Amino acid sequence: MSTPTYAAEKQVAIAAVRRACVLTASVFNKLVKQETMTKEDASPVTVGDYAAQAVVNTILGRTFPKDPVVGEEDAADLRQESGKTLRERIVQLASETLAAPLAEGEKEEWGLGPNQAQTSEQLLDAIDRGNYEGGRTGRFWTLDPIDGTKGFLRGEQYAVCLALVVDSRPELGVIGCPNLPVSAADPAGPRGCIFVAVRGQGAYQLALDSPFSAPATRLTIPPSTSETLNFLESVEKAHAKLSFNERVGQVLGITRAPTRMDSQAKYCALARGDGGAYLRMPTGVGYKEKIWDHAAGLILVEEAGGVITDGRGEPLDFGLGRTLGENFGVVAAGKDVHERVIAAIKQAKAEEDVAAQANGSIFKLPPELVRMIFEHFADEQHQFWLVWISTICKALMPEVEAALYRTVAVSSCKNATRLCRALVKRPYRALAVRSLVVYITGGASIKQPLKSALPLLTSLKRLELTVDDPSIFPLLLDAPFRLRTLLTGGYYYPDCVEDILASQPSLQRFSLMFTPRREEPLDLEHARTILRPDILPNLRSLTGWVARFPLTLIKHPYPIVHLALVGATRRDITHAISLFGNTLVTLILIRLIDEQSPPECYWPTYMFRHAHLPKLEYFMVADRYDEHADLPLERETMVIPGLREICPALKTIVWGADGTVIDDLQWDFDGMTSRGWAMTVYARMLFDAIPALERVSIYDDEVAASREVMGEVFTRAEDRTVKGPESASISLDEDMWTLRPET
Ligand SMILES: Nc1ncnc2c1ncn2[C@@H]1O[C@H](COP(=O)(O)O)[C@@H](O)[C@H]1OP(=O)(O)O
Ligand SMILES: [Mg+2]
Repeated sequence: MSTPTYAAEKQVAIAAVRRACVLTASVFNKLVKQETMTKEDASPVTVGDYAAQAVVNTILGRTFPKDPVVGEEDAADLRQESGKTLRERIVQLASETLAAPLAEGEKEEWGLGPNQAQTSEQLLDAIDRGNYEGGRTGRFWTLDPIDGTKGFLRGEQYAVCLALVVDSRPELGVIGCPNLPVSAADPAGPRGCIFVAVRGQGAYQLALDSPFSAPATRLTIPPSTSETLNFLESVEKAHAKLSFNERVGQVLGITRAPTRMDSQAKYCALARGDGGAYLRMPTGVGYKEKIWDHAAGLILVEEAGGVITDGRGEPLDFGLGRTLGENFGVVAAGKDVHERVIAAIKQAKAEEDVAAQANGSIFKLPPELVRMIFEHFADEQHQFWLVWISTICKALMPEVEAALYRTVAVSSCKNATRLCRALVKRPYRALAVRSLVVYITGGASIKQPLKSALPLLTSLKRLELTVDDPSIFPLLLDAPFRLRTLLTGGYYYPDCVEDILASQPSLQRFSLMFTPRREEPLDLEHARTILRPDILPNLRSLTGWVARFPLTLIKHPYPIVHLALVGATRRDITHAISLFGNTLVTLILIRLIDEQSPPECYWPTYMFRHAHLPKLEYFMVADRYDEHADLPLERETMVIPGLREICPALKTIVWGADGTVIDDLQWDFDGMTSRGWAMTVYARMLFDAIPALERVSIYDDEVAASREVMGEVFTRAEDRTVKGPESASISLDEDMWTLRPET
C-alpha cells in the first residue's frame, strides 16, 4: 500500500484553521479590545471557542463525514434555555464566518460562502461532533479552537490547532497563529502565520491571509550549543513547572533567558528555530495533558527534524483517548539537544526527589549537613549503622543511600547486575555515585546492566573498570560523566581507549593495565592518539603496563607528576624520564632487567644518567629479571657522578631488589661476606651524594613471595648522620607493591 499523501485533508485543514483564525481575531477585536462584554456575559473565550469549533467542524463534517473529532467543547449547555444568549451570539458569529466569500483554495460544498446558510441546530450539531473519545486505532481529528486562552485575552500568542491522528499517530497538523510575527527577527513586523506539516512531507510556514498562493517556507530546527540554546516555556506558572526548567537549564549550562509564550505557538517557534527546546514539565497537580494540545505540535516538530517525547524520554501516546494518559510532561527539541535535555531533566528530578524526601525527615537539619554526617559514616566499618538508621526512619533513606552509594565497588557479575538495577530504579542513587569500581574477570558479561546504569551516573568522577569483555569499554564513549580518574584493565585491550581519552578532557589520572599477552603482537596504532598533546590537558598521573602501553610512542611532554610503569625496560625508562623528568614528583617502576643490560644498571639511580629531575621526591623501583644476570659490581659504578644536581629534591628511595641477586652480592662485592654489606655501602653513598635524602629502604625479597617483605632501612637523623641498617618490613597492600606484574 502506498503512503497516503493527505493532500485533500491538508487543504481542508488549512482552510478551516484560517477561517477559525479570522473568527477568533474578530472576537478579540470586537469583544476583548472594545470591552463590549460585561462581566456577567460569558467570556469572549467561550464565545470564540464554541464558534470556532462550529466553523471547523462544519467544514470537516462536509468534507470527511466519516471522521470523528476529539474536541474540547460540547453543545449541551448551549442547548439549555439558560444558554440562549450565548447560543445566539455563537450561531451568529459562526454563520458570519462560514458565509464569508470563498477564498482561494476553498470550495462551496465545504459549507462555505454566502449561499450556504447553516441553521442554529446544524451548528450545535457541528460543535457536538467534537464529542469523540479518541482511541488506539482508526482515524480522527483533534481540535483546539483557541489554545492559549490567557494569551488570547492579553492580545498575545494563541493558536487554532487541528490535527489528523491515524492509528494513534498524528499524521497531519495545522496550527494558525494570528498574532505570531511572520519573522522572529522582526517582532514588530507583520503578524499572522499558519504552520502545516504532513508526515514525511516536511514542515512549512504559510501566510495566514493567503496560505495557498504566497510562497511557503520550509522549516528545520537548526543545531544549537549551550550558548545558543534557550527554552520555550508557558507564561502560566500553573501549566508547567518553570522553577524546574530553570534547574534543568543550569545543568545544561544554558545562559540565555527562556522565551515565554502561550499556546502551541511554542511548537511553531521551535520548528522555525526561534528557541532550542520546549519544556513542559508537570506541576504535580495530577493534570493530564490533552491530545489536542500536542498532536499538531508533535508532527510539526518531527517534520522540522526535531524530537518530541515526555519528560522521561518516552514517546507521547495519542491512542489512550482524550489525554496523553501517563505521559510525564512534554519535551520537544532539536535532534542534537533532545537527549541532553532528557538527561538533565533526570538529574534535576533526582535532586528534587532527594530534597523532597529530606523535607519529611525527623532531623530538621539542612540536608547538606545530614549528608555530610552520613558520608562520614559511610565507610565499611560504619555502614551497618547507617543501614540500621534508615530501616528505623525511612525518611532518611535517600540521605543514607546518597552516602552509601557515593563509593561503590563490585567484583562479581551478580553484584554488578544488582547494583545497576538499584541505580536504575532510583536515579537519586545514581546521582550520588562519585566513585565506581567494577573488577570482574571471567564470568558472564555485565554489558547490558552497565549500559542502563552508566548513562545515569552524571556525578561520577572516578571509575575503575577491569573487565574481560572489551565491548564494555565503548559504553564510556556516550557516558554523561566527566572523569578525573580512569583506571582500566582486563584481558583484552579495547580498540576505543584513545577515543575514550579524547572524550574525557578532565582526566587527571589514567591507568592502563591490560594483560600483556605474548601470542598477540601489540598493535602500536592503538596508542597514536595518546600522542596528541591537546587531548588530555589535565593529565598529571599515568600508570601503565608497558607491554600494552607503548610508552616510547608518547612524544608529548605532558606535565606528569606521578608516573608508575610496570614491566619497563631500560629504553622505556630513559624515554619516560626525558619526557616527564621536569615535572615528576613520584616515580614508581617495576623494571625488567635483561641479559643485555650492563651490570651497573642494577643500581637504581644509574637510570638517572643524563636526566634532570628537579622535583622528584619519591622514587621506588622493583626489579624483575628475564634471566639471572651476571653482576660483577664495583664500588665505582654504584653512584653516578652529579647525582646531587640531577635529583636535588629526592627524599625517599625504595628499592625492591631481587633476593637472589642480593644473595649473590654478598659474595661478589669487595670480597666481604656479610649479607647486606654492599647495600650498606650503596645507601651511605647515596646519602653522601644527595643532601635532601631522608630515607633509603631496600627490600630484598621477591615482591610476590609473601604479604610481608623484609628489608633494611637507612634514615638521616637530625644531626645529618646516617642511621641504619634497621630491619623493616613492608606490606604488600601498600600501593607501590600492588603494581607488581603477576607471575
Ligand atoms: N495544570 C496544567 N498543566 C498543564 N497544562 C494545563 C494545565 N491546566 C491547563 N492546561 C492547558 O495548558 C494549555 C495552555 O498552555 P500554555 O500555557 O502553553 O499556553 C491549555 O490548553 C490548558 O488547558 P485548558 O484549555 O483546558 O485550560
Ligand atoms: Mg489548549
